[in-house]
Amino acid sequence: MNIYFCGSIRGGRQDVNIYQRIVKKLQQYGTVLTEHVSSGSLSEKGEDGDQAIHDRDMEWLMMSDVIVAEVTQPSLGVGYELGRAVALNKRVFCLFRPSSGKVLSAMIRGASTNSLFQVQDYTEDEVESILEKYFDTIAKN
Ligand SMILES: O=c1[nH]c(=O)n([C@H]2C[C@H](O)[C@@H](COP(=O)(O)O)O2)cc1CO
Repeated sequence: MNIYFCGSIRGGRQDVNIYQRIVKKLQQYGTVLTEHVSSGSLSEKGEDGDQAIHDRDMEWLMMSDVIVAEVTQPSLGVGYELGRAVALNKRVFCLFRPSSGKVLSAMIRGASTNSLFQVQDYTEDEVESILEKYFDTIAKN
C-alpha cells in the first residue's frame, strides 16, 4: 500500500516529533512516499526547488492509496494536498489534537461527510492506537 503523509513544513515544524511517530507507525502498513515530512533535519525552510517539490508530491499523491494528514499545525501546503486528494477521490484520514487549543478549519472538519474523508480528534499518547484502528477498518472495507 502506498501512503502519503502530510504535515506542516513551512507552516511550522513544532509537531515534528509526532510526525515521526505517525510515519513510523504507517510504515507497518505500507510505503510512506513522503517520509521526508517527518525528518528532524528538515527545517521550516523546506526543500529546494518549489516546482519540483510540487510536481513530485502531486505524482506521489496520485500514486497513493491513502492520505494521512496531521492537521493540528496549520499549513497551506497540507490544505492544498487535502483539496487535491478530495478531487482525486482518495481515502483521507486527518488527525487533529484539540489539546493544542487551536480550532480546526471548517474546510477540513466540514469536509468529513463520508467515510472516504475522516477527521479524528486524538491525544498524543493514543496516536499509534488510533492509526491501528483506522487501518484495521480500511482493511475490512
Ligand atoms: O519542502 C517541502 N516539501 C514538501 O514535500 N512539501 C509538502 C509536503 C507537506 O505535507 C506539505 C507542507 O506544506 P507547507 O510547507 O506549506 O507547510 O507540502 C512542502 C515543502 C515546503 O513548502
